[in-house]
Formats: sequence, C-alpha cells, structure tokens
Amino acid sequence: MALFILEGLLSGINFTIIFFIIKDVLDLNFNYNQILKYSSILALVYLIRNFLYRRAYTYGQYAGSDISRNIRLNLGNKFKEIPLFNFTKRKTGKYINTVTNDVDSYENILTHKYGDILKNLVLVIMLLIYMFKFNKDVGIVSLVGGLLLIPSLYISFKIVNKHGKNKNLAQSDNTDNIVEYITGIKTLRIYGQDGVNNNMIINSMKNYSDVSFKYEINILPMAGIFNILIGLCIPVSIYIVGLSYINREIDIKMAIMISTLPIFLNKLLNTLYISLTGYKNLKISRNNIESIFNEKEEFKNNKSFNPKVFDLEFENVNFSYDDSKKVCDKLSFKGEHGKLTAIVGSSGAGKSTILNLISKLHVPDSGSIKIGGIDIEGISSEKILDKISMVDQNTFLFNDTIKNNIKIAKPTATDQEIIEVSKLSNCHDFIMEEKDGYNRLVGENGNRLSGGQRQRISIARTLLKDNPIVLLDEATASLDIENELLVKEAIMNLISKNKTIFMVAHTLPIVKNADRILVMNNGKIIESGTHEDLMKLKGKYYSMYLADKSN
Ligand SMILES: Nc1ncnc2c1ncn2[C@@H]1O[C@H](COP(=O)(O)OP(=O)(O)OP(=O)(O)O)[C@@H](O)[C@H]1O
Repeated sequence: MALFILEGLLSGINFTIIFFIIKDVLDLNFNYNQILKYSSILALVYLIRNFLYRRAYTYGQYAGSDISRNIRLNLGNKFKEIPLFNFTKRKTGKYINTVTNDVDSYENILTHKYGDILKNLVLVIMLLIYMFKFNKDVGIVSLVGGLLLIPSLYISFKIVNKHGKNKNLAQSDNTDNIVEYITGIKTLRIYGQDGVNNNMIINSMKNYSDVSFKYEINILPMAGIFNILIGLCIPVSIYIVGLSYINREIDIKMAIMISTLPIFLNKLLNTLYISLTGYKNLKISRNNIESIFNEKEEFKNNKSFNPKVFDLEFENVNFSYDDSKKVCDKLSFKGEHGKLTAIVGSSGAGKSTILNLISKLHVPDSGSIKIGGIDIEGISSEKILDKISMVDQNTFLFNDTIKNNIKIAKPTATDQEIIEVSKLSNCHDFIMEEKDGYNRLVGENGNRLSGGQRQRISIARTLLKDNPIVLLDEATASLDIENELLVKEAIMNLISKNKTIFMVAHTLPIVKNADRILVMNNGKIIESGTHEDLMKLKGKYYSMYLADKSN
C-alpha cells in the first residue's frame, strides 16, 4: 500500500514538469539544457515509479496468493466443523462458488483494487491541491466534482448490493447445476437430456446471464449521470479560467496549465468511480466468505466418550426432515452389545434415518439416543463417529490405490493388516488378479471397480477401523448373485467380531440370523423379535418373508 501511495505521489511530478515546460516555452527560455533537464527528471521519475510499481505489484500478488491459500485452507477446516446435513444441493454449489470464485474475487481486491484506488485517490488529492493553489474558483468547482463521488457511490453501492447479491446467488446456482450436470452426465446421455436438451442447465445459464445483464443495466444510469456531472466541471473550469485571463488575474502560462488539469481530474474521478463500484461488488465475495466462517458449527465439547458396553437405545425418538412428515414417530428400541439388530420394512419407512440418527448426521427433535447408557446428545459427533463404522450402497473411493483407499480407515495400518482385512472382506482375490495388486489405481470414485468390489472395500475399511458399532445400510442391494454372496460372506465375518451391528436390509435371508429384527412402517416399529417370533406372529414380516423370492 505504501509503495502504491508513493508511486501515486511521484506520478504527480509529471504535472509539475508540464507546468515548467509551458512556462519556459512561453518565456522563450526552452533551450537545449532545459530539454535535457526535464527529460532526465522525467526518465528518472519514470524508472523509480516503475520500480515501485513492480515491487508493490509483486508484494501484492505474493500477499494475495498467500492470503487466498490460507482462506481456502481455513474454509476446508471450517467444512469439517459444519454439520453434514448442511451439505445440501443448494449449499454445496454455494460452498464451491465461495471456495473458487469468491476467494479469487477477494484476492483481486487485495492485489489490484486497493492499490489502484489508493494511487488514484492520492493523485486526485494532489490535483485538487494544485488547482486550489493556482486558482481558488477552479479548485472549488473541481472539489465539488470530486465530492459528487460520495452521493453517486452511495446510490451505486445500493444498486450493487441488491443486484450484485442476486448475481452472486445466480452464479452459485449455476456452479451447482454444472456440477450436477457433469456428475450426472451418464444418466443424462442415456435419456438424451444432455447438451441443449437439458432444460435445467439451459435455464440456469439463461438465469445467470439475465441476472448479470440486469446488474450491468442497473449500474449504468448512475455511472452515466456521474460521468455527465463531472464532465460539466471541465467547461465550467475553462470558463472561469478564461474570465480570469481576460480580467488579467492570471497570465497565459497559468491559463494553459489550469485548463489542462480538470481534464486529468475528470479521467481520474471516472477511474476511481469504476474501481470503487467494482470494489463494492467484490466485497459481496468477502461477505460470502465471512458468512461461511460464521456458520453454526457442529456441537462440540471435550467430554470423553468411552462407554464400557456399546448397546444402543432409542427412547421416544421423534424426528422429521421438515415439518411436513414425521419420519420417526416415538421410536423406542434397544440393540444389545455384540448383537445383530436388523431393520426391515417398506421403502421410505425410515430405516436409513435411524442409522443417520445413530451417527449424529441428524439430531432427534425429541427423545433420546443412548450408547452404553450415555445420551449422545451431549457428546460431539466427532467422538460418536470415532466409535462407528458405516457401510452403505454408495461407497466413496478416492482416485488412489486400493491400499490407500483401505488405509484411510487407519493410516497407521501395516501391509499385513491390510491384507488380513482384505481377505476377510473377500477383496484379496480380486485385488491380486491384476499385476499391480494393492497398488492398482481405482479411478475416480472407484469407477474401475464393480459395485460389489467397492462394497467389499468398504467392509475392509470397516474391519480395519475395528469400531465397536457397525451400521450397514442395504449393503447387499443392487448386486449380482455372485457379488451378493461374497459381500454377505464378508458381512458375516464382520458380524463374528463381537460388534453391535445395525443392519438395514431388503433381502430377508441375511436378516434371518439376526438377534433381533425391527419391522418398520411409516416411522413406527410395528413388530420386533427374532425371525421365529415374527414368523409366528404372521404379520408384516411374515408376509414380507413369503413374498421375498430370494428365500
Ligand atoms: N434428506 C432428506 N430430506 C427430506 N426428506 C428425507 C431425507 N431423507 C429421507 N427423507 C424422507 O424420509 C423418509 C424416510 O427415508 P429413509 O431413507 O429413512 O427411508 P428407508 O426406510 O431407508 O427407505 P428405503 O428402504 O427406500 O431406502 C422418506 O419419506 C424420505 O422421502
């Protein structure tokens, strides 16, 4: 900043030199020595200014990229603290937009805007001082022109606030839709909904360009009015200078000099107006970054969580995602330590929601969930998740080797441990089929592996993490027979490890051996007991079992 101000001050020397040249020319004193003197001063000042500007620019770039890197890292840290249920479709787009575009815009404020604004401000002040010094009346007219900047910017800032925010929101939506479009491109292609056939993406692009156009069109009138008003200061100043010259209050040198200054001032004020309006727009990005940092964080405390046993109890738990529908309706049940509790029931009954509540991805509206007799409400979710492993249909794999993907569950694991859990989860054979073995790359989100192989890797992770509670969500759904058998076998290996297991399942044979089966319907548990108990009841489970062709 200091270097930019210094550079601005030095550029004022140009005006002084121009003044002296005009003076010398009119005094018929403009000889070779004078020419040499002025050109040398101008060259020297130019070199110093160039040096200062380069330094200021480099420092600015360096500081800017340092700051934006830190902001991005801190945002990454903050995402760790934001409750998982906040990562909804809309918010994800907003987050991506902030981490990419908003941080870039903020860096732009730091690296370019501040410097330009300061430099031009210094020059405007210098020119005003010159004008007051040379001719008070022209000084007053120029000052009024300069002060017009304040109300004009006030109005422009209001417009920027209103339309700039909409533009920023449309940009987030756009980012979000583009991410969804690209991730869903396979499905969209299958149904011929890609490219210009995709209404969602077309509307989103159109909305963004409409909102951007609206922003520009609303900003323009005020910029035009300001432009005209300060433009009028030039003829008024020249009129005053002309009168002063006719009345012999100033000589011709002064008259020429003072007439040129309002033209420079006009250009500077216009640049300043544009820079400050742009600065205000970029501040929306700064506010977006701040709003993420201010987002409510997940409940956290330092309370340790080390229950002696890991039985799990729901007591009168009520929960709904939104007010329209109760997804858990006064749920009460117990899953004993080291036992397998299966949850079955019709689609949408609330089975997966139970697992989400256990892992604190959501919190109940009322009632309590206890692990080993301790209410999990008062424990941070980080500590709860430290005791839980989860296997669901959508195993997320990183674009890395198989080994590293398993190791994520326990970064300190030895190769021997990894091979051991891979054998138990029926992964070892398919891993060794290829020459790279455990160092084979799985591709983006594991796309070089089959669905069953991905699930077995997820089970290997669970075995490696060796947590006392295991949540299995439809782990055998959508698999072919061979894969299903291998996954089931892997699950059985998991079950034999004395863990408290909750398993949501559609196919009933694997449920048959459960210690307890909960049958859900519309957020309620309507039956519970062992397979034999429920078969004797001849209720919902009985009819589901008879209808299940996989028995
Ligand atoms: N994130 C969410 N926001 C709003 N509603 C949701 C959300 N997740 C689930 N639901 C709704 O909650 C209800 C229970 O969903 P849940 O996934 O728990 O059912 P489920 O029994 O596991 O179903 P399925 O067997 O089909 O997987 C459903 O009506 C569903 O539409």
